[in-house]
Amino acid sequence: MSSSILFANQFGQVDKTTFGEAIRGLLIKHQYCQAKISLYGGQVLTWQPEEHQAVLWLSQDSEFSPGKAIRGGIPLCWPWFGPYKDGGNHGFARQQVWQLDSIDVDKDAVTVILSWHGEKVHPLWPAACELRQELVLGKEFKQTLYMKNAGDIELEYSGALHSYFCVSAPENVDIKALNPAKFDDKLTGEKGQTAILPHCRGPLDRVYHYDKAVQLVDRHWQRTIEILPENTRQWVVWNPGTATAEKMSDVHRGGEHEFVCVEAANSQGQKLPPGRWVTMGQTIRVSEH
Ligand SMILES: O=P(O)(O)OC[C@H]1O[C@@H](O)[C@H](O)[C@@H](O)[C@@H]1O
Repeated sequence: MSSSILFANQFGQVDKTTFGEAIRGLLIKHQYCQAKISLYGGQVLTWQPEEHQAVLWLSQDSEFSPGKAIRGGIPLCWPWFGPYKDGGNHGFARQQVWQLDSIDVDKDAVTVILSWHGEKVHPLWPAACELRQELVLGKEFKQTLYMKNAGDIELEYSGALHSYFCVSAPENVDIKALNPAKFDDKLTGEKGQTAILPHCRGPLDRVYHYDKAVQLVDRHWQRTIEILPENTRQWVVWNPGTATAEKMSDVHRGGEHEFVCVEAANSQGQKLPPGRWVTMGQTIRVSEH
């Protein structure tokens, strides 16, 4: 992995680099954090605030190759979440090459703006659309996805910020805020249930209908990851469990014991009026106790 400086000042530095054979990306070093971003997928791969261990999990067996989604970090599921007709899982945004629009480094954070636009990208979603992402990486991390319908008829999208969080083990983690919320269980097909989630060991695949902040409490690492959503209506909590993970070529052996996905999502169709920008986002904070 060779790299060269794109931007540097007294607060931090951003290098351009290559992941795998040919995936272009950014290495970020700031007084408050380190991070990696792939332009393929417009995907934040890692973010590690100073004096904390890594927050985002990235598989050691991720395939950094065009046509494949990168396993880990925060893949963007868009313009659909989950399977859609015969279009495959999670839409196409995570397999597009995004453009780097700007970098700004100040004492608090590194701000990176990425963008992508396309038309007739997929037969199931031939519309003209533009995406923009604002990534503010410092002591906390704020991600905003802007979406614009660049055509002249109303569209619907669904999507998720599919964050893979590093944990000591999923069985050591709870997300108490979700306990009273109704959820749809994607494994059993049952909808609208409530039940205590005692831990996050997989197989687990639930769509919670809850639009407020959640906290992942890792009892072993004594760490809390708080996620504050913006304009999302659901949380998806996913861990494949061992039997499924062993069939996934891009999850390294035992990797399923290292992460829990907690995804700020709009899992059901949301209006995308012509010519207007809409957003979804999240802010991630870490604390140790
Ligand atoms: O393997 P993919 O396409 O990245 O999807 C991973 C998982 O993503 C989650 O969001 C879904 O709820 C799961 O059903 C899915 O298995």
